[in-house]
Amino acid sequence: MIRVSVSYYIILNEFAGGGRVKTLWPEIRAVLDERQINYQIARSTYSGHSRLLARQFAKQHADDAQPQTWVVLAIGGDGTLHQALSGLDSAHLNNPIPVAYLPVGSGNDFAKGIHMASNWRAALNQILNCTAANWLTIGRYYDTNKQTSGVFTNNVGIGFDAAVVTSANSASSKHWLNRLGMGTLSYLSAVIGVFYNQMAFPLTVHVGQRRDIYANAYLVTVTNIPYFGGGVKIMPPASVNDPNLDLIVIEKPNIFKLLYLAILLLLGRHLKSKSVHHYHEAKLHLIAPSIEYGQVDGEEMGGRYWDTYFETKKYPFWIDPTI
Ligand SMILES: Nc1ncnc2c1ncn2[C@@H]1O[C@H](COP(=O)(O)OP(=O)(O)OP(=O)(O)O)[C@@H](O)[C@H]1O
Repeated sequence: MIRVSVSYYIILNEFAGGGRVKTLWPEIRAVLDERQINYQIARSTYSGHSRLLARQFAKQHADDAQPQTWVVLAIGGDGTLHQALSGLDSAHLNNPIPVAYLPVGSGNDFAKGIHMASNWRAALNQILNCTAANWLTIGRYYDTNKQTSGVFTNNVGIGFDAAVVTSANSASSKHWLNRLGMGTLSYLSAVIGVFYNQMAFPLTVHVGQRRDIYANAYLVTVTNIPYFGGGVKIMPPASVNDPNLDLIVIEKPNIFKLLYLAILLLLGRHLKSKSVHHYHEAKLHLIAPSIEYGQVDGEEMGGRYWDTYFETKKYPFWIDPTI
């Protein structure tokens, strides 16, 4: 067995999973101590703190000669991983610090997407027993209106899914439903509310020399993995080993079509529907001239006009899902 000695900079989001992480942390720490793992802990004390912690850590280690001495380990859900990766990437290191992620949030779509174990102890072994960084595809976006950029492991959504994320996060019931392990219910009630309020919007998809114009776009998601929204398999063929991104554009359905699409989605056959459009590209440019909600890896982006470029890059992950 090859042994590789790395130290972990743990970014702990005790609020993820509706507070489940706070309860689990003593058990996780016991495993780390029993295995004599070298680690430092930084707690996320406010929303957005994980990004700052990762960025500061990366800057402090910018001159490390050995790139794989440290691993930044995000303990939480997709949002915590998103923030840790964003902070690391924003430091622009020549030798990027590998990122790992213990999926103990509510949705954990990225973990499902890369086939990590669903049991946290087994997932932790896939990190602690990893012997080399695994370079996976991540997405990058550039918003020309705001002149800001960012990275994503999972997806960027415009319209319906983003409005659902915004609505579910602001619902007072989210916290206790999460505590009861019924986080999906908070999304379900948000889906129903958003269906009645979200309007169709015009969208231009610019790929190479081609421009496709949709007058009634409704759900627009650029995805790097099969899942979004806490386990919904929106793009079965998507893979982090593929250098391309997938774009799905769904035009506004009526209630009957929506139910039909929901059934097709459950059967994994929705990509065959005429109102579902699919692109598989390394570079995409999306333009939506109305203010639409956005979500990135389940985190709210707020409402904005969209004139946004998407592409992919590779980032080292300290996770071996084959273990
Ligand atoms: N100290 C904190 N107080 C309140 N919120 C925090 C704190 N630290 C981080 N957060 C926020 O917690 C939110 C939830 O984290 P995360 O997305 O990782 O968990 P989750 O929602 O349970 O999981 P998933 O995204 O996989 O469904 C993130 O939006 C993050 O900004």
